[in-house]
Amino acid sequence: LKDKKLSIGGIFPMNGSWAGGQACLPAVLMALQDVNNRSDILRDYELEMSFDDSQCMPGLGTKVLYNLLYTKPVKLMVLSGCSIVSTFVAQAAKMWNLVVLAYGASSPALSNRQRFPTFFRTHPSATLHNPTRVKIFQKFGWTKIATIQDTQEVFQSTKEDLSKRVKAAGINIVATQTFLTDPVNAVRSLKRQDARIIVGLFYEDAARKVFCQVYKEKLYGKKYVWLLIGWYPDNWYKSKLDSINCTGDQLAEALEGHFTTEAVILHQDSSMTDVGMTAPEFTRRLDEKLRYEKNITDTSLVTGYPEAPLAYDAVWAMALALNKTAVRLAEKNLSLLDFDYVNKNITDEIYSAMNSTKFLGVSGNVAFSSQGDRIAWTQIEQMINGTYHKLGYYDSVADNLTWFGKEKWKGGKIPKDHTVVVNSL
Ligand SMILES: CC1(C)CO[C@@H](CC(=O)O)CN1
Repeated sequence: LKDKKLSIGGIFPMNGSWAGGQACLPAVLMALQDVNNRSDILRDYELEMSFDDSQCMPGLGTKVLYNLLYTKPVKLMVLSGCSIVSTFVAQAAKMWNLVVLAYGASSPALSNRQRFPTFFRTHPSATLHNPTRVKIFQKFGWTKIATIQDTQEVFQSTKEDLSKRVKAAGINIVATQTFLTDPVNAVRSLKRQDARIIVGLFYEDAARKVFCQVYKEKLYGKKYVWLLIGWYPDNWYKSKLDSINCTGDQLAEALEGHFTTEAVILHQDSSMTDVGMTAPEFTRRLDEKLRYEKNITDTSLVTGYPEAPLAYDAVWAMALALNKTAVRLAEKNLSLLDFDYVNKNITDEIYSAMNSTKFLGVSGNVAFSSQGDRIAWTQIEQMINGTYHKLGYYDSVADNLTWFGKEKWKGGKIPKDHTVVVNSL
């Protein structure tokens, strides 16, 4: 029976710029219950978690980490959320020889073993979209690309990664625009530079401003293809229009035909996974839990709902790694309970167990790159007549593009990536 306790720390953003703890904390608690109900995992141990709210603020998150570390019992690992909190927590954690596992951090800056030697994340990096973007450019023969982004670090480093990848593929970024808060001039410049195939890197609130200007500049239609981020909420372009002087219909007209890329973070078929339930069963259980706890009906409105599978699988990744480590330590007459933030041998065992993680979770196959990044598929969609349609999936590790051939072109043919100059004889 599970008479010994193993403790982990949890840092959840319950408010702030990404309040993903709203859905991710319930998912983590569900996973802890499920793991503790299994007799074949951590047979002698009960996994328990001490946790607190970071409000997606790095200072508060660091204080929460400090309190977790200086309150008994010793924590073996820490779960973290937002990128800005995870960059602080993961840099501090190594001083206590702690592995950090983020369920909600997308910043490319976190892919850095020098700065974050003990960091892993079940949430993919924002750069996961880039090999997919290159694949789309190659599929449609586009070699001249434009980009427009807001100046936040996550988009800046995503753009830098994209530049490297397109160059390696013989594709040129012929125009690139950045804006701080007002995209009017950036959009005007793209028009002047005759940009045709345009990658947009910004959050949804900036996206509404950009596409109001795109509508006014007529930078849309059969000559243009926009590639946007796919994880904005449904109908993002019909809500919060108060500070935008365009209607939802005008934005929809400008957005017609645009492509989106996003990571696949919920297993796409209803096959049984390695965590003992199918993805639809997970969704049903999470919906039930959220409806009951929050007294709501539409669970998709809960912040962090899309990322909940990543949080659920993060607990399983920890449990499976600790399970493996317990066996390895026993061979050295050591135990997980010997961990004291100082014993680096135990951390090294936990690290190598985490590094070799490989299981099918509710978020799909869970495995990490050498930098601790989640390896995942991406999905490509297109807005056709105002609704998103799946165009295909891309597995960048196998370089395998599954394409359904559903794309629609306003002009009936693939748009060109630049003005075709017809020499008049
Ligand atoms: C897809 C998104 C919304 C990207 O930001 C993540 C939060 C963060 O990186 O701080 C959560 N998931």
